[in-house]
Amino acid sequence: MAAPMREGAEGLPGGSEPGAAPYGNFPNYSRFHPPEGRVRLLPPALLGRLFPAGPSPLLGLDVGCNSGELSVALYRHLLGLQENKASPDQLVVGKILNLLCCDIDAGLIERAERCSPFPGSISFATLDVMDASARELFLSSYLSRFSRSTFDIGFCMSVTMWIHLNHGDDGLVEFLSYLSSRCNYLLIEPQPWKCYRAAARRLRKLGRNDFDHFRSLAINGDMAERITQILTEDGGMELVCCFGSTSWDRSLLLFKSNRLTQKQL
Ligand SMILES: C[S@@+](CC[C@H](N)C(=O)[O-])C[C@H]1O[C@@H](n2cnc3c(N)ncnc32)[C@H](O)[C@@H]1O
Repeated sequence: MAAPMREGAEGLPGGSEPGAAPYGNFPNYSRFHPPEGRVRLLPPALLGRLFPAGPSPLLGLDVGCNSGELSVALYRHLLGLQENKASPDQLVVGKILNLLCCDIDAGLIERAERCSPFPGSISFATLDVMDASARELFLSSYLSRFSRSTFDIGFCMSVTMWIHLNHGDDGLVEFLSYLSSRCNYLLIEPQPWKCYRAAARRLRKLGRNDFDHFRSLAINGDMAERITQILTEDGGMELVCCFGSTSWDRSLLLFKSNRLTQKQL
């Protein structure tokens, strides 16, 4: 019987060292956690259901996009643009989506831009979303091109742990508060607490210091629950639904801003 693969940070095979990727900026992330494992949990016509008479174009923000594989898969899936297959959903959805994707790692963004099949609709930019002034300047100027102040939908997929480990409880709360102020809907895939322990353990095995904040995090335990609490109690959002969990045990949660009127999914 084959030996089980040893797990590193994020449940990635041990060769993907967090020491070399302190922000979760793994160069081959999508090989270990394929986009298909996430997008298949989402209804293909979701955008049509969320925005039956919504603005055009719809504006999306993907925070921590890595090299863009998941961004492109989300774009295709939510618009019903199946690869190599004419999809009737495309007609049902009938939406235009401009997706702005950002990541702290310039090398990953360079690769994402080079490989993008939709350069006219999906833009990639290097941005540290925890740099409040850079973030505000960049995102406001993008939105103002469309005379908008918010994104219709934000994606925050497997990013919260890295923000939390590098910026602590306050950083996580501030990050979620910013996303809720800028996104009318927010799809979020939090890493469970066991991934934090794996990331810290792996770092120690490499002989490096712990993440700055790991031992002092008071927000811990059931991370999907804790993030839901922060977004609903402090962030002015409501939980619309959980689309289920990936095979690597991460739930996909959709939130809606209380700024919007009640809509039925
Ligand atoms: C584990 S990967 C997830 C990639 C992709 N969202 C997915 O789920 O396939 C986390 C990504 O978040 C990015 N990231 C971490 N901290 C960030 C920050 N402060 N600003 C922007 N991106 C950040 C990392 O560079 C990395 O590419």
